[in-house]
Amino acid sequence: MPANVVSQSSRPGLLDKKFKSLGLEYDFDFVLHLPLRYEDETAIHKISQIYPGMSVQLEGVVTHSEVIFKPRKQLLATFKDDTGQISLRWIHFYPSQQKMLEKGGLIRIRGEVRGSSMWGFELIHPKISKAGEALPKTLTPVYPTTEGLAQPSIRKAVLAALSRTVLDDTLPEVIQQKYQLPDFAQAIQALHHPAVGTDPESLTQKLHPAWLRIKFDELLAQQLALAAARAARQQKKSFPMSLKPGKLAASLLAGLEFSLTAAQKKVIDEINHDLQQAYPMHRLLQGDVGSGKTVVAAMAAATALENGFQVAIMAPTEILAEQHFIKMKKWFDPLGIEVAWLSGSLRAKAKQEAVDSIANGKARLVIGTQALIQKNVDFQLLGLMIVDEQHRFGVGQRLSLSRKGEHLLQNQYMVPHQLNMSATPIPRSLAMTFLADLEVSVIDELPPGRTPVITKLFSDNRRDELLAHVRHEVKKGRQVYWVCPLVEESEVLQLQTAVDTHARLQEELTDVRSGLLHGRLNTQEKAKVMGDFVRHDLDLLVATTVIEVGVDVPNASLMIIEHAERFGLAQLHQLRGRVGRGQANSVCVLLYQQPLSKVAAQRLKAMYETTDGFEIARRDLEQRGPGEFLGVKQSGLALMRFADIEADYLIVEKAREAARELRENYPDAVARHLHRWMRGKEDYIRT
Ligand SMILES: Nc1ncnc2c1ncn2[C@@H]1O[C@H](COP(=O)(O)OP(=O)(O)OP(=O)(O)O)[C@@H](O)[C@H]1O
Repeated sequence: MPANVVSQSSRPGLLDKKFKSLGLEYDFDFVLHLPLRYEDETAIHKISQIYPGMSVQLEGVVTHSEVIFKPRKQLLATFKDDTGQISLRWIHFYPSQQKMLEKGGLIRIRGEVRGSSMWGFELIHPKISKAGEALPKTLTPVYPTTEGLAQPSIRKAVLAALSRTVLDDTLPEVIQQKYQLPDFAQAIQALHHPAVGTDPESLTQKLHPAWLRIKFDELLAQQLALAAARAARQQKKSFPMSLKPGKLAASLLAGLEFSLTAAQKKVIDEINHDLQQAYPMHRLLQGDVGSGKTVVAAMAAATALENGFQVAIMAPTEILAEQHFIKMKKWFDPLGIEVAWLSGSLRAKAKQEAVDSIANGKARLVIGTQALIQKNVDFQLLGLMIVDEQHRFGVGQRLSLSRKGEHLLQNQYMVPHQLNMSATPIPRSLAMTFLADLEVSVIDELPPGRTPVITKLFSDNRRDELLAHVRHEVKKGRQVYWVCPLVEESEVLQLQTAVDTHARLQEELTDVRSGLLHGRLNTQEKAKVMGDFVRHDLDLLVATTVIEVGVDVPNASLMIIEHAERFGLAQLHQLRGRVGRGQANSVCVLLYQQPLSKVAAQRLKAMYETTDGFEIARRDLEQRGPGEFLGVKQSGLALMRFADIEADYLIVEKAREAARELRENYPDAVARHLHRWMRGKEDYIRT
C-alpha cells in the first residue's frame, strides 16, 4: 500500500476498497473529492422558527415514545424544546434507538421538517446525538458516496487528507492576479468547509470563486498536458519532404475534372508545410460532408509518393475504403503509381500478394481497412498515413499503423506523418479542449454550384406521395437512396427489414431499377451493387447505414430515410450528405413515425433548420454531451471532472492563454501543476 494512502478505519481493507471504488486512493484524491452539497449544522434552531422543508437542528427532550403497529411497525416520539413540540418518526429502527428515546434527558436531533403547522410538524428518521456538543463553525459537507460508505467516514478521511497535504499554490502570484483566481488552498478549504453565510447555491451550482479556481486549474492542467504532448511529438523525427519535384502533384491536378476551391488550396498548403518539417505531422482535416476532402488527401499522398515514400490510407469500413481505392486508382494509375488494396475479406492468395507488394515496396499507395494494422503487414518505407473518419478508430489502432512506419535511421526512430480526416465537424469548444495536440485544417467552403439539400419531414402515412416523388426523380434521369430503418436491438432484424423494404419497393416501383446494399453482403456482392449504382445501372439504392460515409454519387438527388427518428444527428447529417454532391437540386426526406420523443423531435428540427455541419455538431454536443460525442476514450475527455466545456467555455479560453504564459515564463510552475493534476493519467493524452 502506498505510504500516503488514507486508512482510518479499524477494517482498513474494506474501507479502502470503498474509497477506491470512488477513485480515492491518494491524499490528493481526497482533497479533490468535493462536496455535492452542504448541511448547516452551525446553529441550534427553535421549534417556534421552523417551517416545512427546512433542515433543522434542535435540542430538547423526548416526552413520550412508543412503538405502534398500525398501519405498520414504527417508532413514534414527541420532542419538545422551550418553544414548542414536534413529532419524530422512524419506520426502520433499532432497539438501541428506542432505548435512547426512553431514557429521557437532553438530546440533539437533526433532520428535515415535514408536515404543516396545522397538523403538526414532524421529522422522519432524524439523526440523534448528544446535546451540548460543540457546534461546527462551517457548513457540513455532503460528499458523493457509494453504498455502505457513510458520510462521517468520508468526512473523516477528507479531513485527515487535508491535514496531511501541503496545498501550496502551483501558480505564480502574477498569474493568480491576472486571472483573478483565489488562492488554491483557500479555495479547497472554502469548498470542503464553507464559512457560515456562504451562498449554498453558488457552491452547488459551481459558480463560487473557489469553484472557478478548481475548474481553471483542471483546464489549465489539460492544456499544459496537451501542449507537452505536442512538444514531445516535435522532438520526434520524421521525414522532411521536399515540394520541389512537384510533377506528380501537378499531373494529378491537371487530370482533375474540376479546379480546387480556395479552401482546398489553403488546407493543401497547410499540409505541405507540415510535411516539410523534420518532426511528424499530426493534423486533423475537417470538412463538412461533400466538401472535397478526398482530393486533398490525394494531394498530400502525391507529395509523399514523389519523395519516395509509401502512403497508407485507412478507413473504418470496407465500403468507404473501397470508394477511396476506386478514386485513388483512377487518379494515380495513369501516373504510374501502383495502388494496392488490402481488406480482411480478400482471399488468402490476393491478401498475400498485397502484403508482399507492400513489404517489397512495389505497392506505393496502399488503401484498406483495419487489415492494414494486422501483424503480418510490413511497409518498406511508410512516410505518410492518412486515417479517414479518425474518430471511429481508437487511439491504439492509429498508433499501430504509425508503428508500422517507424524506422530506425541513423540510430533515430523516424515516425511517419499522419493526416486524420473527419466529416463529423468537431465544435470549436471541443477541439480547443481536447485536440490541442492536433493541428486542425478546415475546408470551410463547398465546391461551387452546390445548392443546399432541401430537407422535408414526412410522417409515415405519406409514403405513397413519396413513391410518386421517386418515380418523378428517376424519370428525370436522377438516382435515389432509400435508407432502411435502424434496428439497434438486432442486426438480424435490421437485415430482414432491409430485405423486406427492398422487396416491397420493387413491387411498388416496377419501372425503377433497384438494388439492395447491406452489411451482410460479401465484398464482391457489395462492390457489384455499389458499382452498378455508380454506373447508373441502378436508379434506386435501398441500403442500410453502410452507405453512411464516403459514398459519392453526384447524380443522386433524392434520399429517403425511414424511421429517421431512430438515428442520431451526426448520422442523419452524414446520410443526408450523400445527396447534394453534384449540380442538381437535392431533397432529403426524413420519414418519421409518431409519437416522437422530445429529443427525436429536436433532432429532426435541427436537421430541418440547418445543413451546416458545424451547427449540427454544436447541437449534437448540446444534446448528447462531450463523452458520447467524442466516442472512444479520446484525447483526454476523461480528465474533465469539474469543468463543463460548454458552460465553462470562457474559462477554457483563459486556461489556454495562461498555459501559454506559463510555458514561456514559468517552467517550474508547469512542472508543479502537471505533477499535481496529471499523476497517473498520462495515458489519456497519448495520441
Ligand atoms: N473543387 C471541387 N470542385 C468541384 N467538385 C469537387 C471539388 N472537390 C471535390 N469535388 C467533388 O465533390 C464530391 C465530394 O468530394 P469528396 O468525396 O472528396 O467529399 P468528402 O469531403 O470526402 O465528403 P464526405 O465526407 O461526405 O464523403 C466528389 O464528387 C468530388 O469529385
